[in-house]
Amino acid sequence: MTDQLTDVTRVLPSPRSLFARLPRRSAPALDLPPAEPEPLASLEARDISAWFGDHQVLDRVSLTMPAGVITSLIGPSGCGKSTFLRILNRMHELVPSASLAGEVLIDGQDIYNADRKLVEARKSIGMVFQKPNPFPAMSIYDNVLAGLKLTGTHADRDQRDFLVESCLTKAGLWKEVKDRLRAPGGGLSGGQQQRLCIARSLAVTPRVLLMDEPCSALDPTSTRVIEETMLELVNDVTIVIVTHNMQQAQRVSTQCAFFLAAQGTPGAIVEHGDTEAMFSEPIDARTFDYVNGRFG
Ligand SMILES: Nc1ncnc2c1ncn2[C@@H]1O[C@H](COP(=O)(O)OP(=O)(O)OP(=O)(O)O)[C@@H](O)[C@H]1O
Repeated sequence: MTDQLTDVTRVLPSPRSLFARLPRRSAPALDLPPAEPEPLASLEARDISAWFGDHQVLDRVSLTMPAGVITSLIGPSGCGKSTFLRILNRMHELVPSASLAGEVLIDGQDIYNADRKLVEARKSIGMVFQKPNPFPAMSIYDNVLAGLKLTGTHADRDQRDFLVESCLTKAGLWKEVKDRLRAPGGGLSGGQQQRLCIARSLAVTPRVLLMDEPCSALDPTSTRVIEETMLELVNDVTIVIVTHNMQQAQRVSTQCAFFLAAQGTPGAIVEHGDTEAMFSEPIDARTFDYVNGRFG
């Protein structure tokens, strides 16, 4: 529930930037000057350490997540991958006992800078969670627009229709639901619900999309559809995905980072780089053992 609320209460960009980045068909006429699409964003984590109370779970993690690329985060359970992901859009600070050190830069600007508002980080860095979390009783149409409604962003009927179709198309769901947009989101299959959540995230035009094991609750067919969706989306939005599925990391990501928390020590990155190289010729023996299923 916390995740759901966090996801949809982000403040939206102006209608101009909303529609400028949805090119699949002509946007309804707006009384605004034409806008250039925003360039793809790169994300950089510098020396990130994290704690829950006095339990340190990450130690000086640095990683660049290049613009327009899918970066996968892999590693055994409990090594801090989800914590790292949540730090990337300031969700870690929602846990009362949580603290952190380090910097997260989007296009060189630190999202933790005291001058920057929390809502700005949430606006530009969206999140899709492990368990699909649409509003079950709300219609498919209204689920996509949930962020607009909650933040009071005005869009007229044509603009809303356009946004719903564009985001559902980008999320690979439009053809399956276009004739039942008023049906409840909870009536969709698990895979469709996850794609609805992706559409909901896209409706607020994030520049980076974080995905925390987005397919772990899905069957292989739905998983493949989500993967295809990700490979399409990466043309518009930089993606970072946490996955336990080594085949998935290889199928979708260009770059990969291997996290590990050795016995009693906080999580750190053992190795990162080109995904293909990490799986075929890892530098570190622990990476070799992990990607070959010898532990984890
Ligand atoms: N809300 C929390 N309060 C206290 N400790 C937490 C909290 N969330 C995570 N932790 C601890 O932080 C460490 C890292 O957890 P995290 O969920 O980031 O790991 P992970 O690599 O994503 O694991 P998994 O792959 O199982 O999801 C673990 O020791 C975990 O118990």
